[in-house]
Amino acid sequence: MKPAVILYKSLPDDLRAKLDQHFSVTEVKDVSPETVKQHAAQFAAAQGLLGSGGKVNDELLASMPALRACSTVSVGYDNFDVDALNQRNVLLMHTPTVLTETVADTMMALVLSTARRVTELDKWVKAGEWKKSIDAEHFGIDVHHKTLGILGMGRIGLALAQRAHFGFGMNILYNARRQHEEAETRFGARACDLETLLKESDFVCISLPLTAQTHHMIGAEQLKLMKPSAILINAGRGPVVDEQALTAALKDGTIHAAGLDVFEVEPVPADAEILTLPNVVALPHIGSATHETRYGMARDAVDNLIAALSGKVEKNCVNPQVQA
Ligand SMILES: NC(=O)C1=CN([C@@H]2O[C@H](COP(=O)(O)OP(=O)(O)OC[C@H]3O[C@@H](n4cnc5c(N)ncnc54)[C@H](OP(=O)(O)O)[C@@H]3O)[C@@H](O)[C@H]2O)C=CC1
Ligand SMILES: O=CC(=O)O
Repeated sequence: MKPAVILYKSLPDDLRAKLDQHFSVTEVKDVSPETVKQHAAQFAAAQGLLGSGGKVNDELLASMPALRACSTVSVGYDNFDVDALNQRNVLLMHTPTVLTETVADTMMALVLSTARRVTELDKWVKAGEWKKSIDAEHFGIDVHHKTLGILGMGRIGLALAQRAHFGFGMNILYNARRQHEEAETRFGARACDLETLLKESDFVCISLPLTAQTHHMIGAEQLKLMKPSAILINAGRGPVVDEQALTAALKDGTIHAAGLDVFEVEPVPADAEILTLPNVVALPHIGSATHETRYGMARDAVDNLIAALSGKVEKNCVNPQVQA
């Protein structure tokens, strides 16, 4: 008999067919308590769980006693209670690498669009405001040869450093927990403490995961250390930045602008004050959202679940120790 799995994200047809070949699949819309209640027998019998979004916590795991592996269609796994998974010997698979270059492209797009006021001036032109040649009121700031500070020099941070260094001749600073020799040798990146990075960078770019240590790592105190001309880019996770403090800093000129792909609450409420600010470029968490990359992530997530449930995990596992 094929192992039972719960699918909580729709997949391209060919990948869904592959999943069906290996497993007996129940597709649900999410993993909320209401959905679990509606499909209690299927959740109870499932050995695998594949999808993204929604909390996978103790409460959900208690309703899935047969679960052996989760496969998330994302690299970030802050939605998962990893300790609870470890206690139950449940593997957690994710999709690093396949999305790295695409997310770095998105971050560079935010750097350029905030510095050169692309979205703001696009709205201005379309509103028929372009009546004579523009003056200093509409000028942006240069990106090339400036200093770009990266918080989190992991896979995405490295790909961003590559673009900024080779494409734009930028100086690279970084802050991480350990030294990243590759970044230093290839891109001349300089490791520094958070305070130095914030003080010296023209662009502060966040590609950090959300953890207890990174939650609100950037608050009012840290924003005050940044240059008034500096721009903050966040494509890590919203709660890494205290959004209320950021809103205040953008309003009172503590910093110049922000480019945000992620927010403390997602979708960001339509009436959030931060959305009213002209010096904010806001994206709906699209870091990896290209056709090619989202397909690649879904493909890897399917392959990851097949590997996990057949005892053949070689990569993309957050907690390989639970295989023992
Ligand atoms: N906006 C979007 O659509 C997307 C967002 N993301 C986000 O980007 C994150 C990073 O992805 P990826 O680059 O693949 O992950 P990696 O694990 O490769 O990199 C994470 C980096 O963060 C650093 N880090 C972690 N904790 C701390 C800390 N407390 N202080 C300083 N540095 C820290 C790590 O440091 P060290 O190297 O020293 O261990 C590492 O350099 C994801 O977890 C996710 O949240 C990812 C994809 C898409
Ligand atoms: O935010 C997206 C991810 O893959 O993590």
